[in-house]
Formats: sequence, C-alpha cells, structure tokens
Amino acid sequence: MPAVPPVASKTSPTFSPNDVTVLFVLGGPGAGKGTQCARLVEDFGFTHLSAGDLLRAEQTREGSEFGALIRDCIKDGSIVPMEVTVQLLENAMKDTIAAVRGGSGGAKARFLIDGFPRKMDQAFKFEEAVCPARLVLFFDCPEDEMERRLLERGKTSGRSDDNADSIRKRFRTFVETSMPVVDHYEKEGRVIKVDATPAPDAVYRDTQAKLTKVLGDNF
Ligand SMILES: Nc1ncnc2c1ncn2[C@@H]1O[C@H](COP(=O)(O)OP(=O)(O)OP(=O)(O)O)[C@@H](O)[C@H]1O
Ligand SMILES: O=c1ccn([C@@H]2O[C@H](COP(=O)(O)O)[C@@H](O)[C@H]2O)c(=O)[nH]1
Repeated sequence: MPAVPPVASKTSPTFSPNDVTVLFVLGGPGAGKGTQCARLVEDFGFTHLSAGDLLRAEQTREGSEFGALIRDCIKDGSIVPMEVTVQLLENAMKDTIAAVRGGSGGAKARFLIDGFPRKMDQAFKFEEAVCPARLVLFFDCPEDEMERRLLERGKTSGRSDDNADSIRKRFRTFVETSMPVVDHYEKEGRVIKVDATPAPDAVYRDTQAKLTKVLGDNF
C-alpha cells in the first residue's frame, strides 16, 4: 500500500460517477450486509468491496505498517483512521477496473462498498477524493437480533470481534459514530432503508424491489 497522504491532498475525485457507480452499504454489526451484498453481486453485476475485509487483509499483509493499529481497532470496535481505509478502497477499485479493462473492456464499473463510511470524515473524504456515491443501502436491524447473529457466527468465524465484549463496543460505535452518517445521507434523500430482521430471502426480495425502483429496470 502506498504512503497515506495522496487521498488527503486531492482536489477532484479519481472516478467520475458517470463511469463508476458506488453504493454504500450500511447497517449495524451483524445486520446482514455481507449476506445481501453476495446476492446483489449475482443479480446486478456489482463488485463487492467490504471495508472490513480489506482492513483484515491489510492487518495480516507482510510488511504493513498498519497491522497492529488495525488489529487493535477491530478488537475494540473502533474506527481505523480514514486515510488507511479510503486508500485501501481506492486501490481495490483501481485494481478491479484495470482487470475489467484488461478483459472485455468498456463496461461501466459498479461497486457495493460494504461497511463504509462508518464515520463522517470517511464519507466526506471518499466522495471528494475517490468517487461520489449514488446512494446508501441501509439494513436496519434491532440490536438483540444482531447480537444473536454475531454470537452464532462467532462459533465458527474466527473473528477477533465476534465476542460479547467486542460486540458491545461495536454497537456503541455504530450508534454514536455511524448512525450520524446514515442520518446525513437520509437528509440528502440518498438512503434506501430495508428492514433486515426477516430471513435472508425476504430481506433480499425487499432490497431487490427497492433498488430496482430507484435505479430502474435497465440498470
Ligand atoms: N436475515 C438474516 N436472518 C438470520 N441470519 C442472518 C440474516 N442475514 C445474515 N445472517 C447471518 O448473520 C450473520 C451476520 O451476517 P453478515 O455477515 O452478512 O452481517 P454483516 O452486517 O456483514 O456483519 P459485520 O458488520 O459484522 O461484518 C451471518 O452468520 C449470517 O449468516
Ligand atoms: O470503514 C471501516 C470499516 C471497518 N472498520 C473496522 O473493521 C471492523 C470490522 O468491520 P466489519 O464491517 O464488521 O467487517 C469494524 O468494527 C472496525 O473496527 C473500520 O475501522 N473502518
């Protein structure tokens, strides 16, 4: 990964929304963002980029200067400094687009950016330096259901943050830091809200219907 400063010193975004469609995917920990993204990839041809997955990969990358910082933040449910995450996302988008151009070419890129932005500074920086987002998919789920899902996932996930103590901290971060991001986009009329409480198939039907209504059948 290159040194962090580039994203901080740019005046225009790397990608135009005319060429690249970005949907942010937000929701509390365990709301089912990853589960729904996998289905949207199949039906809408998105590339799925999970900010958490990119951070976990960077954490274990040999030679990374951010490994220890990322490990501590994830265990603690706190937010990694935005320069790191924005740069990882921009790199992943560039790699994806380069791979498409090297292949069939011409196709417009569309990305689901999952679990990001989690904080207002990330939202501003990403839209200013990388690409303005078309809209936000928000999966709304009560804490007791999210906790049940995460504790169940924790039996096999191997994730350092799928335990009762980390989950409690992640919920606090979500309420205090990430919900204001959802509220911000809601005020701008850019949020599609989906009830994520039902079973995955039902959540997906609702998601698909709402997304198609906004983006159109030919998206
Ligand atoms: N609608 C659902 N009903 C019941 N279980 C679900 C549902 N959606 C996802 N799950 C399960 O809940 C767990 C969390 O789902 P998932 O990983 O998709 O959530 P997430 O929002 O991406 O979580 P995180 O923010 O922690 O990465 C998984 O074990 C998944 O199989
Ligand atoms: O933009 C981001 C996204 C994630 N994090 C950290 O990663 C963990 C896990 O994220 P998941 O989306 O649940 O995989 C999250 O709790 C944060 O600690 C981040 O710092 N910034």
